Amino acid sequence: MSATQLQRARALTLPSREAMLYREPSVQQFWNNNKALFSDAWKEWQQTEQKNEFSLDSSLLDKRLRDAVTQAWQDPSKEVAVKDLLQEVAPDVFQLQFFDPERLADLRNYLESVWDAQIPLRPPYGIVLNRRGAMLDSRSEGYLAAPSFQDFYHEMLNTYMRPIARLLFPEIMGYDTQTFGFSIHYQPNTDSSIRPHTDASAVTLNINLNLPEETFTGSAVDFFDVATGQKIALTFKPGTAMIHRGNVVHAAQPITSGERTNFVLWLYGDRGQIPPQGAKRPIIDASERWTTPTAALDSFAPF
Ligand SMILES: O=C(O)CCC(=O)C(=O)O
Ligand SMILES: [Fe+2]
Repeated sequence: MSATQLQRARALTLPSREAMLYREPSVQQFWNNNKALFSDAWKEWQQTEQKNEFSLDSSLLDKRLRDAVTQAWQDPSKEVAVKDLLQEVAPDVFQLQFFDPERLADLRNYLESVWDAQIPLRPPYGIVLNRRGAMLDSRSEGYLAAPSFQDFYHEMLNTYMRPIARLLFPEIMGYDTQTFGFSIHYQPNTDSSIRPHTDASAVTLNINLNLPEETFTGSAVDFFDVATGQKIALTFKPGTAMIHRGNVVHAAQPITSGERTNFVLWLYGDRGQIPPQGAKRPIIDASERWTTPTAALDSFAPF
């Protein structure tokens, strides 16, 4: 009997960490040549091996957020109820309860099963090469192409992130047609920190996936106010998210014990465009905010 796509994908050897770090041409070739194979393998995995009974959908989210967002989609004039769930924790950095901490175990079990699938996944190598992270968007090579995960990923971005981002940062309107995402996992000694940087996004939603009992020390995210020289260190609680413009300088402090896992979701415009420096904040009608762009997804990927 001939091998299935899932068996073929599993039989491949991933490029070495060194080759990935040095961005050797063979690495790009590996992902490009096998793009269709991996996509088929994830489909096959989902159909044949994914026994999770739970549904990967908005029931994983905080109920208050889900209810307020559902209401706002039905009647955008009710979006204030969404705004009430956002706390400004540093200048132009907002925090919200995104996932229901009680449901995070289901999501994390799913992500464990993704690792156990043994289908090659490309780790994020933007600022650092994270060993236990994955690319989430179809524009990225070696992304997590399981169809039910992709539906959920798009729901997080289209139903939740984009209108909330527009509510806070109206100048991103039009610079929010394209999606990007990855997961990161911090642990002491290996992948412990990220130096100060800005993101190549118009807006970033950084969602913590730690279970209530998964405590950690260190690993605060610093937000820098360039104008005042102030630095504010914020610590994630299970299932909470921070949302900020991509151009805010931030860094992850070294994690000193435990582990921290998150999803990082980005929106930007076609071909990676972001709002110009000092862009005016237009006044936008609520009904414009609660819409999904019809532009086709392009293939631009910042890393
Ligand atoms: O540590 C974090 O949560 C921030 C990660 C981050 O800034 C990034 O991946 O660009
Ligand atoms: Fe970042």
